[in-house]
Amino acid sequence: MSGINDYIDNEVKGNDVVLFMKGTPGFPQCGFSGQVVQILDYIGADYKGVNVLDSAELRQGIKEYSNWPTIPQLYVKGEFVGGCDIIREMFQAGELQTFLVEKGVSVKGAA
Ligand SMILES: N[C@@H](CCC(=O)N[C@@H](CS)C(=O)NCC(=O)O)C(=O)O
Ligand code: FES
Repeated sequence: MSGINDYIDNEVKGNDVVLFMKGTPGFPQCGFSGQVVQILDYIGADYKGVNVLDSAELRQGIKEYSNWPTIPQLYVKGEFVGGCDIIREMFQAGELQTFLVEKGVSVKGAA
């Protein structure tokens, strides 16, 4: 299992914003993942989507890595932020843009 952990660790630490999701940003395969994609696209955040449906090991591994039972999962600057509910609540409260800017992540325009 260390292989998958290393893979996840590299993605999380090597990209400012990473969304572990079902499907791809261009073609989400679940509404929960799709909602986070819509929010990140609306904000204009640069992010990398990692499709957990590519690998059963990854789908399980990310849950153990984060100690969080569901997909999607958003990481910013190596830190787990939350799933769909948390991201939606932060966005609706206007906190997501602020959070990203504070973290030094580039957001196009909306901030
Ligand atoms: N309330 C969750 C919704 C996400 C969710 O329930 N995901 C489920 C269905 S897509 C999941 O990942 N189940 C485990 C799995 O499919 O491996 C959130 O805030 O992110
Ligand atoms: S894949 Fe069925 S709810 Fe996400």
